[in-house]
Amino acid sequence: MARFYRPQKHTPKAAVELAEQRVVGLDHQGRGVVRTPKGVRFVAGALPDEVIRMRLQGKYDAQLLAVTTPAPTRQTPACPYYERCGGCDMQHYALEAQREHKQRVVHELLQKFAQLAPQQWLAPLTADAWRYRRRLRLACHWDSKRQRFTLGLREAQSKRIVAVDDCLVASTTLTELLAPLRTLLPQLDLVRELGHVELLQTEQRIVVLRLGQWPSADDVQQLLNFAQQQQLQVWLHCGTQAPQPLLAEGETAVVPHYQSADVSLAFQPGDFLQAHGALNPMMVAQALEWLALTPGEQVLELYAGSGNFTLPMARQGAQVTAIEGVASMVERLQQNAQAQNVSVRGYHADLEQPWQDYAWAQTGYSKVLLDPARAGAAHAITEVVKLQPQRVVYVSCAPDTLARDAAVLAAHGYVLKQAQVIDMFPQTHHIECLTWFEREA
Ligand SMILES: C[S@@+](CC[C@H](N)C(=O)[O-])C[C@H]1O[C@@H](n2cnc3c(N)ncnc32)[C@H](O)[C@@H]1O
Repeated sequence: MARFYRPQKHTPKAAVELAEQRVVGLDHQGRGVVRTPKGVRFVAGALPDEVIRMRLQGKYDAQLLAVTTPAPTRQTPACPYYERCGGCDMQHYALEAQREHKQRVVHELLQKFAQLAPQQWLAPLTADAWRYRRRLRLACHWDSKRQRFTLGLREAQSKRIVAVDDCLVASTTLTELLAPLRTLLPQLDLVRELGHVELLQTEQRIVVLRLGQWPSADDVQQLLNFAQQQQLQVWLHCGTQAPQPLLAEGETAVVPHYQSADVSLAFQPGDFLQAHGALNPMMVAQALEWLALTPGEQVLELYAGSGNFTLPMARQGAQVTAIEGVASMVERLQQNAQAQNVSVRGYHADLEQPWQDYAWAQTGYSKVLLDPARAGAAHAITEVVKLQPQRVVYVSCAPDTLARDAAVLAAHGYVLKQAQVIDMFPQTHHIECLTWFEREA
């Protein structure tokens, strides 16, 4: 008789709940750390020195069930969507404690992975802790059966959408668009294929719609009416084409601009934009102070975007060679240089590939500024040390990759002079940090 393989029925193990546990720390993702007989567990929502009840989840995590003894630093989250929305995961932690925690995380990671401590910590650079975001990406869903439209933010670790009426970390000029958009969009044919909506508040207010194809003439007219009523620009990002502004007949496009240190720079929706509008110029000014540029000095800038640091450096008279991985942003950077009447050499290159064929990769730069994405500069940093610049200013949005890359600098004779946490993402666990390395060997 033929025998068939039948998988055994899998009965899920009962989730293990642990009796009261003390939280001994907070990790770099803002999760409480608990040492259990089964090993270390990370518990989202728990704070240091708290006593909690928790349920084990997978190999390394645990779910917070109750806080039996709260920490003095615990506070009631201000946002009504806090429990569901995946955005601001540190609202339950007092603001001062968040900032101290962020500095401690950078300090510990630098110590652990690079055996480095800064000679001096500058006090965290801070500005508004609420209503600070100038960019808000909204998820949306059209339920054709129920003819229902949902616009909001993604739930934590889920594809579900939390329909929000407000977002307390976003600029009010953006959140006041939520209700009018919720009325307008379901009236348009394009709602069926709307991917997401992005709201930007720089020197202009902009709504970007992500679509598969260009909308119908009717939809275009309604969007133009909306743009006029709300005094904003509508941009369409269709398929693989670059985003384009929607213009009425005879209307000329107003190029969007954002403020860097002492200069207003052109950009395009889709370009990288630092999240905190007020802190960005302050961060650029601090980097300039550390760089202490002299006219004619050769500076290499890596991960340059549309010129946020490049233009302020060039305006101080430095000869800046700026490298960026997105070609259209290099174009924008060069246009910004032209508009400011300064000369900048801008190149499009993938900095994580070997540099041997790049003409700009030569010695002669006295200073390097780099501002990579969260992945850090694993390869680029090994190339930077070959160029032997005297000073390296590293702007980081991920302290773990900063610490990894700092170890390479330390191994090549660089000391860490100063460091400063930039409170770019208050109420969240994300950490931005500025560091100044000097070659002493
Ligand atoms: C954190 S953003 C900083 C941009 C700019 N410095 C600013 O302040 O607006 C990082 C930039 O690195 C670029 N980038 C990411 N990976 C890259 C790579 N492998 N090679 C070159 N550029 C890269 C991104 O396109 C982005 O513009």
